[in-house]
Formats: sequence, C-alpha cells, structure tokens
Amino acid sequence: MPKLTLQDLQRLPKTDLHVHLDGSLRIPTILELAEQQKVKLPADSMEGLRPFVEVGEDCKSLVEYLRAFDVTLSVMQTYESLVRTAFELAEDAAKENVRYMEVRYSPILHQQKGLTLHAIVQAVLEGLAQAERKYNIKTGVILCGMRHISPDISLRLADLTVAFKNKGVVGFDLAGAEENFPAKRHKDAFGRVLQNNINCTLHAGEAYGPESIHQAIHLCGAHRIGHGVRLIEDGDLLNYVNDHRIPLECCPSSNVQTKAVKKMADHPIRLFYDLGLRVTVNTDNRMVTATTVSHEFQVIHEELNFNLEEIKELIIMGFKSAFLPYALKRALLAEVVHELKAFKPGSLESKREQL
Ligand SMILES: O=c1[nH]cnc2c1ncn2[C@H]1C[C@H](O)[C@@H](CO)O1
Ligand SMILES: [Zn+2]
Repeated sequence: MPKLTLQDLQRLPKTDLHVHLDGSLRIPTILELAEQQKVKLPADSMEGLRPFVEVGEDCKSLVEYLRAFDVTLSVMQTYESLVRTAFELAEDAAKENVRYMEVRYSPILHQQKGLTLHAIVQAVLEGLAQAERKYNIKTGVILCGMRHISPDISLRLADLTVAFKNKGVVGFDLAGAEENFPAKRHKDAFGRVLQNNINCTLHAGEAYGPESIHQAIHLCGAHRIGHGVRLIEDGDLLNYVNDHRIPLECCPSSNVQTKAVKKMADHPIRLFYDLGLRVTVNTDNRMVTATTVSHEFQVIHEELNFNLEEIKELIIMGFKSAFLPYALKRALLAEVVHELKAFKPGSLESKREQL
C-alpha cells in the first residue's frame, strides 16, 4: 500500500466536527487585532508569541493546554474580531477541502467589553456565512457551557442555543477543565437543550475517567462525545456507545498534548475503529495544537496504519455524525461518497503529467 501524501489527504473531502473558534486563529491575526484594540500580548512578534499560543509536545496537562486561551480571548471581545476569526477559520478549513465544519466556542467568554450574548452569536454566524458564500463549505455552530463556570450560566447558554435553533446554531457542548468539574452539575442546561429537540455533545473522557463519559451520556443525554479517549477503560460502556452508534469526536494530536494519551502509538482510535465504533477525526484547535484535519489523517495514517479505504470510512463516519437535518445530511453524504469512489491518490502534478 503506497504512502498517502499530505496533498492526497488535503484533496479528500472532509468534516471537522470538533474545532474551537478561540483555539483556531492565525497568529498574525492575533498580532493585528491586539494592535488595533490596544491589547497587551505576552509578546509582539510571530516567533515571540508562538510558545504562548501553540502548546507543543511538552504540554503536561489539559489545564496547561487551556492557558493558551487567555491570550486568544483577550483579542476576541469585539464584534469585528469575531466576524474576522470565524471567517478566517472557515477559509483555512475550506482550503484543505473541509466541506462541513461545526465550530464551537463559549459566548460567555467574549463579554469582557460588554457585547451581548446575542451579538456574540450573530458575529460568528456572520463570519461563517461570508466564508460559505465564497467557498465550498457548510458550517454550523455549537455553543459551549464551561465546566468550571456556574450551572446558571450554562442554563443561559442553553437558552441562547434554543434562541438560535434553525438560525445557524446546531448544538450545545460542555468544555473546559474536566477533573473536579463534573458534568452532572450542568444537567439542567442539557435538559433545556434536549427538551427543545437540540443536539448535544460533551467533552468527556479526556482528562477524567469513563465515569465522566457515563455522566455525559446518561445524565446529560450526549448524542456525541468529545474525545472519549478513556472509554477504553470501561468495556461495558464501550459496548453501549458502540451499540447506540454514539460518535466519538477524536482529536489525536490534541490528546497527545494534553496527555490524555502518552504517545500517538497508544491512541485508542485504532482499537475503537477496529471494534466498529463510530469514530470521527477532528482538529480540536487548529492553532493551539498546530494542526489541520489533513494533518490529523496523516498522523493516523503514518502512526496507526490507517489505510486509504479506512480513511475514507472515517470520513464517511464524519459526515454521518454531523448535526445536520437528515435530508441535508443524506444529500451531502451522497455527493461525498461519489467523490470518494472516484478518488485516486497521487499529486495533481503527476496526474497532469500523465495526461
Ligand atoms: O480539548 C479541550 N478540552 C476541554 N476544553 C477545551 C478544549 N479545547 C478548548 N477548550 C475550551 C477552551 C475554550 O475557551 C473553550 C470554548 O471554546 O473550550
Ligand atoms: Zn475540544
């Protein structure tokens, strides 16, 4: 089986179902926004700022990983900055042929300069809509409650999700430090979202054990699980997740950085896939993790031996797991399956030479 190149993986149509807006900026944009807004950054050059916003392999935990967001959030407090960063994220994704992306963030973290929660959602939807008009990409938004912030705030964010249902917001999530901040505290917010027939996903089993995944599914009604790495520790729950086709949003490189796994070779995505679970491949944070969807596929191709046929299947599972209405999902899936069938590896240059 010949090795797939990064260009091959970039050409494949893909999804990104787990990507944080506030972890996926371009470094030059942070510098420009800081200058415009007179915000003080820890450094004022690309190379100076990089270690503060890209965590690298030396990162020791999720809590350390999350420090990068103090920097990004400092320049994401205006309407214009949210439009711009949302547009640029979708542009970057479209350029590697991501055809469907669900962008997540927590509006409560963008109120330092007094923006209303509605304006914060509107701004991101505006940026994404601009990109949809320019590129071949569809997007949706997932709003995040934060584990360490009060359940009352999660409830307000759940109400915000309901207010924007069918207007671009497609789901609700719970993010942030996992250890010591159980999901069950936020179950009323998930109840609110579920009662309104809205999809939800929770970060779980990333920095805490399978009990956290159990709570996410059975107390909060998760339709998908963010990461879910530690599902490997509970075979019974794993069977349940498999039987109910609950998708896992795997983010391999991020998991190595937060030490959810020790090294890539240990990542359970290979085992999950072999056992038939519905697994999807995602970036988590394009800037903080310094990755792209194509790069994540390259890593699992090279280090976990996923071949082209398996990668195609992972891609299809990504589209199947989208929080899209069924009719739209079927149409998108049909288009993608057709492209995947016709796909042949090999660079465009070598193809042109053959002609
Ligand atoms: O991988 C993650 N796990 C838990 N929380 C995360 C992760 N990546 C980003 N976040 C947090 C930091 C952001 O400020 C917040 C909303 O996007 O979500
Ligand atoms: Zn995440």
